Amino acid sequence: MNVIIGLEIHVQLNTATKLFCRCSTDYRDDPPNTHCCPVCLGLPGALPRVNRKAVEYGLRVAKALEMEVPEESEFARKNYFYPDLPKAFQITQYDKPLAVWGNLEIEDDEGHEKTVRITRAHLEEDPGRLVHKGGGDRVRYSLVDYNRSGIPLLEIVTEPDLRSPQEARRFLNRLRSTLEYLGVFDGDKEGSLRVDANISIEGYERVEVKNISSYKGVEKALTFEVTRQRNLVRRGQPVTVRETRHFQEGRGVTTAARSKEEEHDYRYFPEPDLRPLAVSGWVEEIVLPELPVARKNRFVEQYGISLNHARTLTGDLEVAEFYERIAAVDPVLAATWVADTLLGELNYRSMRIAAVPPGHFAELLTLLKEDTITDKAGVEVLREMLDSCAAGEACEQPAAIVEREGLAKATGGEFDAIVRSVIEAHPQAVDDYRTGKKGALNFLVGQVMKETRGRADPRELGRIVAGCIDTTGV
Ligand SMILES: Nc1ncnc2c1ncn2[C@@H]1O[C@H](COP(=O)(O)OP(=O)(O)OP(=O)(O)O)[C@@H](O)[C@H]1O
Ligand SMILES: [Mg+2]
Ligand SMILES: [Mg+2]
Repeated sequence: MNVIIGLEIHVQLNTATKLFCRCSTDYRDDPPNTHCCPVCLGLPGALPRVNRKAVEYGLRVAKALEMEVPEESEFARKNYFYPDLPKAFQITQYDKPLAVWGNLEIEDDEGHEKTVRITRAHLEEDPGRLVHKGGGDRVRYSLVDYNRSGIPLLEIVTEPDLRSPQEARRFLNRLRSTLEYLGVFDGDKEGSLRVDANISIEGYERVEVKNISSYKGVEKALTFEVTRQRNLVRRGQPVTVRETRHFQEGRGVTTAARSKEEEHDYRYFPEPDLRPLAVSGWVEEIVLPELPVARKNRFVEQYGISLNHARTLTGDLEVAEFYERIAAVDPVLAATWVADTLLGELNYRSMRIAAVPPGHFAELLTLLKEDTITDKAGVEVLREMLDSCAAGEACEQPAAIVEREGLAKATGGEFDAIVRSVIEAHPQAVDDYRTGKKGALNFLVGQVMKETRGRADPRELGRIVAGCIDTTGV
């Protein structure tokens, strides 16, 4: 039973001012309804003016996604009655969107490159935000905040080219990094990307899961739907009528939306207060930065690192730039330590890579490269360092941590005594080793590692322990 998925993605463009007025878009830390004017409140008689920057950002995305920009596009009114939009219509684009037909490359479930077709991209204003008050399921009253109303959104619609929830997640990751490389989007801001996910089992009707506001949420909602819809097919009750559902983030399930509230008649018509946009000529002037796919390929070529590492390192603009600043120490070692260790440690601490001074990290790499410390001690140094960065103090230098904690790699005779005491303390393990149980040696090495706090190289230690058992005949 093949799964078919198509996404509608609403991204907030990070312009300084709103789409049709000059209110500031920097509203997140401010009290409700403090970034509003007659235009974004939709007061009668107020006239919208198009934000040039928002159009330019839209065109940048269009160009990056290899889209066609028609000679003329047009704003339209989408009429509906709901308090998130006081003027009872949303200015959006309908049959004449800003851009059509593009592509974005991702990796499919087998790790092969695959192109996802983009249907269209259009500009529209974000509605206000409703906050429902009351206990549990009972909403007693709702508050509305118009600070968000009028923030420029770019809605990007894909063709139904995605084949699994994981592919959908990879698509969103690639889209997010592309938008961030373009400088038109800040994915760290809460609610800056919202997705409607369409999903069907081949041969049956689709379900649209509305307004999912996190990346993880999209994958979760789709995974839930795959199982639900497959079970329906098995029970002989497949989806035969198009349906809208909501994702319950907390419970990880989708629930049927009352169809009545979705049966809109939007009565679209061209927005009479705005002239059509004729901006296709502008596209040529736009100079794009290097985008994630190009950067990934360059990393493989220039630094000789694996495709997997290159993918991880270029998935986030800040990570890619960090890597390039420290790669000189040793490109492959740097790739391994950033992709396989640093990112996980940052994630665990909810830290951003921007909090790590590249010079400090380069120093750690040098200690590893010159064999001053073992990999294990390297991890310990990294953790100490990150904890000091996170505490808001000046980050501690790796060399200083090594010195303070005595983590420099031990050499030869330094732990003969430890090895001997461990052997004496575990006669059973020594016997087991003698009778050919390989695991016993690992156990003994582990004990020594513990005592030396990872300062010894495990393979070297294996030889030393084995040698010691053989010669001492304990
Ligand atoms: N058989 C299918 N299975 C899954 N997704 C599909 C299928 N056919 C189309 N889609 C996807 O559904 C989405 C259709 O979005 P579009 O905005 O064009 O229409 P809509 O959902 O009817 O309108 P609205 O904007 O009101 O949501 C696209 O992302 C498309 O890829
Ligand atoms: Mg749509
Ligand atoms: Mg839709």
